[in-house]
Amino acid sequence: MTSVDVLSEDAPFDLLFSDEELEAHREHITTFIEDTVEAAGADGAVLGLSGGIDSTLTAFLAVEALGKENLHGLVMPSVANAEDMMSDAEGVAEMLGIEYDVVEIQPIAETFFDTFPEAADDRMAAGNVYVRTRAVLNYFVANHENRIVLGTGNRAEAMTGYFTKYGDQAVDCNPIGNLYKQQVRQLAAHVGVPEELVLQTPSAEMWSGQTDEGELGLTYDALDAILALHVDGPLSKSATVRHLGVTEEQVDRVVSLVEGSAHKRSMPPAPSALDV
Ligand SMILES: Nc1ncnc2c1ncn2[C@@H]1O[C@H](COP(=O)(O)OP(=O)(O)OC[C@H]2O[C@@H]([n+]3cccc(C(=O)O)c3)[C@H](O)[C@@H]2O)[C@@H](O)[C@H]1O
Ligand SMILES: Nc1ncnc2c1ncn2[C@@H]1O[C@H](COP(=O)(O)OP(=O)(O)OP(=O)(O)O)[C@@H](O)[C@H]1O
Ligand SMILES: [Mg+2]
Repeated sequence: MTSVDVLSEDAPFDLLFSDEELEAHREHITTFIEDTVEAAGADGAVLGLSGGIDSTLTAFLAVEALGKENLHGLVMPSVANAEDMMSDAEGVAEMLGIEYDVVEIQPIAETFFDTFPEAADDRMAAGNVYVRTRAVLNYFVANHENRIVLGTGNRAEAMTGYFTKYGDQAVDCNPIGNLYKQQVRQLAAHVGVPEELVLQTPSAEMWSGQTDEGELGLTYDALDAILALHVDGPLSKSATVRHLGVTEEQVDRVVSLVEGSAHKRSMPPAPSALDV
C-alpha cells in the first residue's frame, strides 16, 4: 500500500486507500462477515450502535453482507451518552432498515454501583461497568436469537489497548479490526455513511466530555501513522520522527500503550502444566 512511498523523504505519508483498494476492502470485509456468520451456524448478527463511526461503518458493511433482516442493533444509553449521539444511533438503524431496540442501561449499572458505592465515583471503573453491561446485553440477544456479536474495534484501538477488557472487546469477530482509524473514516464515506457521522469526534462516552484523542494524548492521524510506520512497519524511532514530524515523546507514548496492553490481546495466562 504505502510501504514504498514512506521510504522517500519527500513523499507525504498517509494511509489512505485508492478507490480500487476501497472496493477491495469493502468486498473483503463483507465476505468475512458472511463467512463468519455461516461458519458459526448463526442466523445473523447483533451489534451495539453508538452513533460513532466504528459501529456505523460495521453496521453498513454487515447489512451489505447479511441483508437488513439479519442484523439486530442495540442502542444502549447511559447518563454519559450525549442525546444527539443516541439519536444518531437510532438514525443509523432507521437508515439501514434494521431491527433495533433502545435499552436504557443506567438502571442496570446502578445496581452494580450500589454494591460498591465508593467505586461509583471512579469514572473509569464506572465507565467500564457501562461498557461491560452492553456486552452482557449483546450476548443475551445473541444467545436467544442464534446470532453472533459483531465487534467494532479498529486496528489503532486494538494495538493500543484502547478498549475495555471483556467489554467492547467481548465479541465474536472484528470486521474492521485491520483498518486504522483514518481508513475507517475513508471506507465509511465510500460506502455512503453521511458526512456528519464520518466527521464526528471519536468518544467512548464512558463519562461526559471524554474524547479518544484527549485521553490518548495524540490525534488519530498521528497515532495511525506511528503505528503503521514504527510498530507495524520497519522505521526506527528517529526515522519515524523525521518522516512524520512527530516528537520522540509521542512515539514513546504509542510504544508504551502497545506494550502495556499486551495482556488485553492474549488469553489469560495459567501456570504451565507441572510434570510431577
Ligand atoms: N499486566 C496485566 N496483566 C494482566 N491483567 C492486567 C494487567 N494490567 C491490568 N490488567 C487488568 O486489566 C484491567 C484494566 O483494563 P480495563 O478493565 O480494560 O480498563 P482500562 O484499560 O483501565 O480502561 C479502559 C480504557 O479503554 C478505553 N475505552 C474503553 C471502551 C471503549 C473505548 C472506545 O474507544 O470507545 C475506549 C477507556 O477510555 C480506557 O482508556 C485491570 O483492572 C486488571 O484487571
Ligand atoms: N451507547 C451505546 N449504545 C450501544 N452501543 C454502544 C454505545 N456506546 C458504545 N457502544 C458500542 O461500543 C463500541 C465501541 O465504542 P467506540 O466509541 O470505540 O466506537 P464508536 O462509537 O462506534 O466510534 P467512535 O470511535 O467514532 O466513537 C461501539 O462501536 C458500539 O458498538
Ligand atoms: Mg464512540
